[in-house]
Amino acid sequence: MRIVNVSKKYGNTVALDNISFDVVPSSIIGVIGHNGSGKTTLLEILMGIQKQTSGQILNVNPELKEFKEKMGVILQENAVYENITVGELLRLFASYYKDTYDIDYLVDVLNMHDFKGKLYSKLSGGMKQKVNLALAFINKPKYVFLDEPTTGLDPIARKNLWNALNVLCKDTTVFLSSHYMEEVEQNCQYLVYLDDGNLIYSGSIDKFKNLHHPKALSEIYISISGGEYNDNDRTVESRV
Ligand SMILES: Nc1ncnc2c1ncn2[C@@H]1O[C@H](COP(=O)(O)OP(=O)(O)OP(=O)(O)O)[C@@H](O)[C@H]1O
Repeated sequence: MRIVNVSKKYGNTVALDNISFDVVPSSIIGVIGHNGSGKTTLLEILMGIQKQTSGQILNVNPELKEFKEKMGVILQENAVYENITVGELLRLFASYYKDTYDIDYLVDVLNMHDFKGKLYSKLSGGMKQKVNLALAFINKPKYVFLDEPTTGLDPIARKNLWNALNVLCKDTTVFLSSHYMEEVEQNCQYLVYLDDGNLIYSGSIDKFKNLHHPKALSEIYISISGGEYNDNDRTVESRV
């Protein structure tokens, strides 16, 4: 997938300003940036549920229908599934696709045995996010888009979700937005860093850290997004 000169305007608001980067397949890409920096907009454009104002997403748009068959999603706001159990929900989603993971496998990987028979609407936030992750991966997707999947979860639930994600994502390119820099640093290989709709950096996380004198990603983030940032430091790699 190649993102070329993508911009998005909502009226006078420039949510994305001429963003370009290439994507390394089968990698986990952390999309970071302060509130309102354009992360959700970027994910939604890549998913095809929003249209960019200008620019192109190459290797995807020509076969958008096929692409959607090979895509998994967790949106920031949970969909509400009333009166349906986890097992029923998984079977329902599986029925939409030709090629799917075995439901028992997903229940095992995500350790959902205890609440497989419970109503989705009665689950805790952490349980719901596990189910959401299972739904995102059910069709063995080539691309998965996760908008802040660990927000609001306790540290153990977050760790469990990451463990499961690392098992499931072997042949999948994952775009994941997060405000938790430690998680991004530990689990993602690549970074897309947005600031007011501008791309500050795209490329490997290791390179990004080396450019900033191997500090922790959270320290670099605070110095950049907190305002102690030298504009000459902007670095855009050609590949994510
Ligand atoms: N539907 C919309 N209509 C008008 N403006 C929008 C819309 N969606 C987003 N925006 C604006 O576009 C900009 C980018 O928003 P976006 O939701 O992509 O940021 P974000 O980085 O995902 O934020 P957060 O971390 O708070 O989720 C913001 O200025 C926001 O107010």
